[in-house]
Amino acid sequence: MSNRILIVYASKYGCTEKAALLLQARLNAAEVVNLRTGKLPVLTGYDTVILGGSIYYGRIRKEMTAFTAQHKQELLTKRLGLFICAGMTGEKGEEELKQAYPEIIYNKALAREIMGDEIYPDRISALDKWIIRMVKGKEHKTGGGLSMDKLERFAHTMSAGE
Ligand SMILES: Cc1cc2nc3c(=O)[nH]c(=O)nc-3n(C[C@H](O)[C@H](O)[C@H](O)COP(=O)(O)O)c2cc1C
Repeated sequence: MSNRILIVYASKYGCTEKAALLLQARLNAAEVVNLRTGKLPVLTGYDTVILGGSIYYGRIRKEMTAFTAQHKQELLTKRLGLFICAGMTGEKGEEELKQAYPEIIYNKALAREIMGDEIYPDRISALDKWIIRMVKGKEHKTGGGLSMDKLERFAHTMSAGE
């Protein structure tokens, strides 16, 4: 059975991009598109679409919000996988994941995951550094790293049927 896979992501500093590329390496022939810089291919050619974005101030990056709003109907015809990169864990993280995508898309997804987060001190703006210090807490760990276990599990679910 063919399972052509497209990974679409929105990243500010590169953590989501890294997760998208790690998934690509685990999924046969997956193509990857950065919503900020890449050209979106026609979705018709794909059986599976994986969406990933990072969370800032509780919300997924706006490029992903615009993408899911624009392509909602077509996305509903695909095998869907959703992930976020976020500092928040536990129930608050789950809530962020749920809010990140339209409800109908969230409900249809075969896999949904909070992949963890990475902070790159050399790339991050001074303002963002300051904000991170302010929000850091028990549930918002920031910079804990991507979870390879979660990434592997997610890739396994999405590759079924290849
Ligand atoms: C200014 C700022 C605000 C953030 N706000 C949140 C937040 O509200 N919730 C959360 O879970 N993570 C938050 N984070 C953590 C990011 O989601 C995390 O660092 C992520 O890995 C960034 O991915 P990216 O490099 O792909 O953009 C914030 C990070 C920064 C720098």
